[in-house]
Amino acid sequence: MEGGGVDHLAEERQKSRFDVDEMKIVWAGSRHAFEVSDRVARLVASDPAFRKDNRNLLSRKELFKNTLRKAAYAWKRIMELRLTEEEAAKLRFFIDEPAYTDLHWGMFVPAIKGQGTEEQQQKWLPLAYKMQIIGCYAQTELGHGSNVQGLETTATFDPQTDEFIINSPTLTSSKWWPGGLGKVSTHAVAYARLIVNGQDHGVHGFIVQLRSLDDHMPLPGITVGDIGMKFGSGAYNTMDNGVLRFDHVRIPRNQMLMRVLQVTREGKVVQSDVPRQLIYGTMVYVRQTIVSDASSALSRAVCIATRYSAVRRQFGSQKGGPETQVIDYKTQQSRLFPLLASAYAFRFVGEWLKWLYTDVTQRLQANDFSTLPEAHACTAGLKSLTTSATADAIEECRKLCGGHGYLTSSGLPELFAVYIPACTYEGDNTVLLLQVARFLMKTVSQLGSGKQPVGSTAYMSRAEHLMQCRCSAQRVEDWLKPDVVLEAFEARALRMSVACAQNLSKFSNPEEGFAELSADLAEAAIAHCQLIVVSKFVEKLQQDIPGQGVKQQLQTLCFVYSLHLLHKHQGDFLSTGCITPKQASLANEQLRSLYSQVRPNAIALVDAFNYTDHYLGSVLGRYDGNVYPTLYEDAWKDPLNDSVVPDGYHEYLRPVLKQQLRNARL
Ligand SMILES: CC/C=C\C/C=C\C/C=C\C/C=C\C/C=C\C/C=C\C=C\C(=O)SCCNC(=O)CCNC(=O)[C@H](O)C(C)(C)COP(=O)(O)OP(=O)(O)OC[C@H]1O[C@@H](n2cnc3c(N)ncnc32)[C@H](O)[C@@H]1OP(=O)(O)O
Ligand SMILES: Cc1cc2nc3c(=O)[nH]c(=O)nc-3n(C[C@H](O)[C@H](O)[C@H](O)COP(=O)(O)OP(=O)(O)OC[C@H]3O[C@@H](n4cnc5c(N)ncnc54)[C@H](O)[C@@H]3O)c2cc1C
Repeated sequence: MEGGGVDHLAEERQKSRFDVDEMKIVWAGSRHAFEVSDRVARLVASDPAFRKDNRNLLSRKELFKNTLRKAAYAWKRIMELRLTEEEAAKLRFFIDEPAYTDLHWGMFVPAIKGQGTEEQQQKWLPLAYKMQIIGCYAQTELGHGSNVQGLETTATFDPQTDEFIINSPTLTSSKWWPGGLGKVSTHAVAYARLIVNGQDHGVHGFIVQLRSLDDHMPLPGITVGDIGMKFGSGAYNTMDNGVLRFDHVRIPRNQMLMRVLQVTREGKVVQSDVPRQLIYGTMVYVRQTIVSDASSALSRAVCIATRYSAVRRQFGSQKGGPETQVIDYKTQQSRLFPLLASAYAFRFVGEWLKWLYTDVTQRLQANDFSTLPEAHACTAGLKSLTTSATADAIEECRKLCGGHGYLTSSGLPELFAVYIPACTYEGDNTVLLLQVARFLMKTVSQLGSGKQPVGSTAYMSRAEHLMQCRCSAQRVEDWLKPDVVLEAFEARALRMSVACAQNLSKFSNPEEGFAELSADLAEAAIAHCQLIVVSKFVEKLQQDIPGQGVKQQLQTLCFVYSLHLLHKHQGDFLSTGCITPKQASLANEQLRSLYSQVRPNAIALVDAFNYTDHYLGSVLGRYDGNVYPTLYEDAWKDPLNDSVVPDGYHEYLRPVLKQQLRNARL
């Protein structure tokens, strides 16, 4: 994407055998999406106000103030340039700094939209859209995060005054973690147990004002602050994750979000037709966006590692010629290319999940709740699968870059520190896999009952065949047949689920059985989710994809993704009898040959992400590959090099040296 200067990767770019510009459009999702993304990326990269190369050097206070400045400036630009919602979202993406606005737009607004009545939406959304109020999502407490039903904050209805009294009865009921809460939010959607006439009606959302709109001071009864520094310097410390306590704070009755359940003026509790689970709807929405974010974070790390692997040379010089590019080592390829393929795979499954979410939202509006369990299982499972894989992949990319990957200027340490909490927030990844497993066990228990499995479990309707089929691969080329690959993944996923169901049936208490078998259940859930990713990649290839060689590259990546999973999890495939050891070995042979096909296209495949050097934020991942001079110059910019002799020399270094001198003379 960058222009000018010597291109050290030019030769690599000439090797590619496909139309990179068309691939950029496939990656972006459409020509329109590409144009928006490209324009906004350049806008951010060219504006010095969005500089980010100094954030590791700032103290927490400076860092946070700097984030406030950037967010305010971004909002000003959004207004001045009259950016659309899509453009504004891209602007926040390319600014590349976690901020309170993520939670305001990403959770506070969606919570009101999803759980508020029409009237409540009309009242609160215009204020939020104009940022006249700033909100956060205050669910997690010091004592409970995963177990939402275990939350302790109470919202007790007072019929005398027509108000709810929001209270934190214990230390562990303190809200703990919400982003944007610590120092910024004026309002929260706070989750609390609804108590009416002494009866507990479970957890619901309430809009609570936290701070004065005049002087930003906390309102009476509110104790609020930041929970402290998090992993890494810079990184997620731009966010004010907060603590919040309520001391009998009164809010009007109409500030309970009442789409799912209403409390009348008389204190009557009325359940609407909408299922209770809709209270968890904001999490479904965010989990869906996290899957697309995974492909962004992963592609970024892979772009850095791939470009650097083409620049870096070690060993293998022939007759004084250049040494071998490390990207040509088969071990480097077998570690790097599956990650490149995963970035594309997660992109396409993210697109599909977005479609699924839009579809379920439209159905919910028409009071059709039938696909909600499927949407929950898919978003929970894919969030878990893609974030775990991406967190591991960023660390792998750091190792692929050798020593220089450990430098902050590689961009990888900060990316890792920012990304890893994705395995925890919006649902701990293991807890989410167990939700998928429950869904799978329910589906398996209904097989043979006449109820046909649909959606992501439709393959289970062919249970009779999948439980006994034998893989037909006999030659290396057979592993390039989508049907052969898909059937192996379907059979493995089904057989693992059925084995769990059979083991569960041996327990008289199903909950006890579920707890005992939970590790196996989580593995069955992973197998099911991997099947979804593989099948959505295969489906993508059935579309009309223009551009010379583009489809062929995607086919290669699809098989790299599938066969590397098959190789990594061959224990599952073999123990369930889905493939034989000979077939596993043929698949691995095919995988090796696919790596050779990816090799000449690797640089172009990461160029297709269309990342600016500003967004990548990496000396190793520079578009022009001019790594060494930049690393060298950057080192001298470190504040430690401001003086030749370090501060502290006279107090702490010189006396030691002098002491040694005296000791030596003795
Ligand atoms: C260098 C780089 C710099 C900068 C980079 C820039 C940007 C950063 C990049 C990326 C950032 C991107 C995004 C950031 C986004 C987010 C981060 C910020 C905020 C995070 C926020 C949060 O974490 S909010 C809190 C989230 N909390 C959770 O997820 C809690 C998890 N727990 C639960 O969801 C539930 O309690 C449970 C599902 C585990 C259990 O529910 P419970 O009711 O107790 O029990 P069950 O009996 O199991 O379930 C009952 C039935 O309900 C069904 N169910 C459960 N959940 C749902 C649901 N969500 N939807 C629908 N249905 C659901 C369940 O299946 C059961 O159904 P049955 O039919 O079986 O009865
Ligand atoms: C950076 C960040 C931002 C966040 N932002 C917000 C926010 O804006 N708003 C908000 O409300 N919350 C937020 N959170 C909180 C987050 O949603 C919770 O931390 C998350 O849901 C995990 O819950 P927990 O901390 O209670 O983990 P725990 O449930 O205590 O997990 C601890 C361990 O126990 C295991 N475990 C727990 N239950 C089970 C089980 N049933 N079976 C097997 N194993 C289990 C887990 O796998 C994990 O290994 C944020 C968290 C982070 C890190």
